[in-house]
Amino acid sequence: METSEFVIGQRWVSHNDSVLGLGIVTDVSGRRVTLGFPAADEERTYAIDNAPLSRIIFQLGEEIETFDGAKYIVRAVEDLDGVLMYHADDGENIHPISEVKLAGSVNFSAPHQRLFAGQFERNGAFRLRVATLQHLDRLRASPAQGLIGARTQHLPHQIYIANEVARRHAPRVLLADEVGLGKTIEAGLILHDQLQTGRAHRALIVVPDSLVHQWLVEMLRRFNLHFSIIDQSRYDALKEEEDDVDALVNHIFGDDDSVNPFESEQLVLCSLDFLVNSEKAQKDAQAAGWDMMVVDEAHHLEWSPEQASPEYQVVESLSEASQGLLLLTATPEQMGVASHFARLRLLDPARFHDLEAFREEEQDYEAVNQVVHRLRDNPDSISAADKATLAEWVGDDLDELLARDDNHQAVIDALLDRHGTGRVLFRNTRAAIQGFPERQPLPEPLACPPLYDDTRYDVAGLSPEVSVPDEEQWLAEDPRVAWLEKKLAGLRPAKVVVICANASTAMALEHYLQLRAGIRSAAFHEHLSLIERDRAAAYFADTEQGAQALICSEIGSEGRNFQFAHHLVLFDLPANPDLLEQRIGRLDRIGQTEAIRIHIPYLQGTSQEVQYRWFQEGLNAFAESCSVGVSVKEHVEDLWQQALAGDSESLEPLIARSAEETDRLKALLHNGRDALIEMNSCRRDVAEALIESIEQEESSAQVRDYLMQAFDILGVDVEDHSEHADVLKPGEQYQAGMVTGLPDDGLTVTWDREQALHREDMAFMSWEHPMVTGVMDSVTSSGLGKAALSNLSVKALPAGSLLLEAVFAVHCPAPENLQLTRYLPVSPLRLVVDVNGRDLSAALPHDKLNELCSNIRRRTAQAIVPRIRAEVETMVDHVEGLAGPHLKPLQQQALDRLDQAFVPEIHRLEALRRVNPAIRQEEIDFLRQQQDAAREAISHASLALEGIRVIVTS
Ligand SMILES: Nc1ncnc2c1ncn2[C@@H]1O[C@H](COP(=O)(O)OP(=O)(O)OP(=O)(O)O)[C@@H](O)[C@H]1O
Repeated sequence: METSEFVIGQRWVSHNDSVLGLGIVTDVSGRRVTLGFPAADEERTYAIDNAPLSRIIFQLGEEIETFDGAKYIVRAVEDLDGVLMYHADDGENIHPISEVKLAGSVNFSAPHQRLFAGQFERNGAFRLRVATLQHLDRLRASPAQGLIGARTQHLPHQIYIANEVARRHAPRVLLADEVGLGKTIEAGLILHDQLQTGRAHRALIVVPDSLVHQWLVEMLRRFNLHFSIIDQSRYDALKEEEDDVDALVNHIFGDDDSVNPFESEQLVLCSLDFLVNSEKAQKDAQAAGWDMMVVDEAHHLEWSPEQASPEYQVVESLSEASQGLLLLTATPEQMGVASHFARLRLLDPARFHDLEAFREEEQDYEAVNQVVHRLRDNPDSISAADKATLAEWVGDDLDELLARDDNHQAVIDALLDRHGTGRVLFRNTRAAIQGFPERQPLPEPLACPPLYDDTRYDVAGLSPEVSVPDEEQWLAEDPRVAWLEKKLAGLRPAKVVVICANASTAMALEHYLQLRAGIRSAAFHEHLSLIERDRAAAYFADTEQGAQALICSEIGSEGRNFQFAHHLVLFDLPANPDLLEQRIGRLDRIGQTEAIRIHIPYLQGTSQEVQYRWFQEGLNAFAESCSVGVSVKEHVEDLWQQALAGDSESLEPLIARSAEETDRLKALLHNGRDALIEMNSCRRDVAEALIESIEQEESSAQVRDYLMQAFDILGVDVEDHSEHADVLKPGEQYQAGMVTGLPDDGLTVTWDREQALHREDMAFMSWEHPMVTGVMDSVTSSGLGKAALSNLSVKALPAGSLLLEAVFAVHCPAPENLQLTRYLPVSPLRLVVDVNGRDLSAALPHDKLNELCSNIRRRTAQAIVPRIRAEVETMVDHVEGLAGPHLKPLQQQALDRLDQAFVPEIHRLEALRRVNPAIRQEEIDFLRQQQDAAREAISHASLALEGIRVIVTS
């Protein structure tokens, strides 16, 4: 620009700092010019010869706005001694409007407007923008989306479930894998996926007290999900944070509940006990509303037709306030079939509405399974008999299902959905997954001391020490104590988990071992605070200075991860077989590397011996996971009670009947219910294809390449750390606002999953790491790279020719809950034209241009832009013309995807409604309305110009 160009009253913008808005020249003196920026309420002075300013001249037909908010269309422009007078029309008359009167806020959102306003960048920024759009599009369409970022091993059964569940809108399911197979990880994967894809924003996790911290840590280290714990003290503190004005208003209106601590966070973790004990907190949690709720150890939600437990009631009311619901339990029937049914009803009331009908249906499972197998093996020739059976089960839908392209799968899905626990229950077993270490029961019969003469039998005989008032006495006389001391000394330094039923036993034992026997140990039970429990677990986990033994109570240890230990001492045996499985599951979990030695000291001639033999010989529950234990116990309850009561005649029949019933039930379930559930819980081929696509995303070095490109522009320095790892640090040109989560002193990152699994000190960078998604968001939501000017030196084109490279993306404003990006992706469209409108997109690919284009010096570029304005506008018209026809097919594709998602679900509800009047017509209508709203929004989609690169040949 020339010195003489600046005149007081003219309007200019800063191309370094677009947020300042439209500046007005207030002073020109000597070699300096001063501008006021009314929108930002700032004044800036620049050296005239290198001021980063662009003159703003609105063109005929463009809209202008005055400082009082009136809008006009420019019809003529007159230069009055350097200051412009616009002759502009308000729809009725033409008004003379001096540029001095223009509003201070101006938003050059269209790429070419930014170019003309001098807000353009170098090639790299445009490349970054195009790359960002392309990656976003690829990632959103990838079957791996949502599953890429977790710091976990890719285990097929988990990936399958995560994908199956997370793809649903507001999923409601029971995750019931056997103990230790990774339900927490599955829930984390589902949450991560739903949050990542925008299907969910607010999530509440409700767990037993003892698991709060473990969940907090697992969510953070494995999924980068920062949950906030709300317990009683935090709840009270947040309630008190209400400011004075609120307090006064609430006082006047007699309302002390206006602050809802559960609304202060998006991701909340709290204990079920806290909610059960605080009605106020419960109400607030309910009022806050959630997209997803996770409840761990859901077998505690006891229910019977006569009475629901307080835990069940709390979860029931919260589940109504949450769209999605994940219930987790390894032992769903621990509290009986009725409780199991009641939990299923929380998940899918349309499907589970009648306990008796549910029980009756179980009779059909085997027959259903057989038909499913025949359909699978021989999809094209269904026998007339099978067809008749199917018609009975699936009703009028059968013909429609058989007419589909994927008919046999459609019939199987309908069967699985309507018979059995179908879509809502997922359960993987060790037997199906395989590769788990052996469990070796090591019984230790011990003589029963006279101390327990009165408490040898019944359930009390399982933990007779509880009835002895003098703790010192039982510690001295119970042979299990001396045995334990000796066993630990013999196993040293191996880590040993000791589990007993009661906290009082655990405390006494730990005290004894620590102080009398000099064995480093820690207690772990429900009377310890959360911090004390975590401290104890950490002390036990410490391989150098840590405890050798962790003495746990039943409740205290539930859900915890102790697979680094290989020895388990069952100081006593529980009455309930599912509790035994929960105990062994502390060690028998993913990550266990050795055979698990299960030491079982029991007192001979007492109910402990009965229980040992029953578990060992009747249920084989030590060596193998026994999911039918509770049902077998119900079947032999009387005999079991008698045997436990000391009736020696009952023991052998108890064992024989139990073994028989165990075999019978296992076979029945294997052929019926479990087979159906298994079919639903992991389809290997699907899981393997998913893992392959996740690994494909990872194995290409793209994420690192992309970030390097971004960091170069955003001022992040990258230092080499070691193979696969780098150290990221804010550099001199660091744009803090564009990068999230980079500490001032840097961050060590790894790009490799394997390394991430054993180097938890390094952040695992993937396409779904918050820093990467944050950079992508910053690029797309800011103007970065929207406009660039560059030089291309090629012989084929005469010097001074102009080309325009443009990128478009689909825009479809719609309420977020419609989740339109699932159907209508970003779909970046790249086009290249010359001033004559020739389509050169194929002849000049993006990568080629990146290679050949060079940057133009800023001052030269500033001088060029005003001179090429008309040609650029013509070329923008050309690309818009070329882009137009691409929209319709994208919309059609989106409509098809929409139908694929909605039609089967509407159909399913309609089918279920015929047998279950509890399904309300409104539910079906709601789905239809959602579908209509999405259709409407898709019809208004447009292709928006996202970025341009103007290329000047030389
Ligand atoms: N994919 C995985 N990659 C790495 N570690 C895993 C994976 N899945 C599970 N684990 C580890 O295995 C252990 C068991 O997992 P998790 O706690 O999720 O099991 P669970 O089924 O919830 O157990 P429980 O029935 O005891 O509640 C944990 O230590 C977990 O971190």
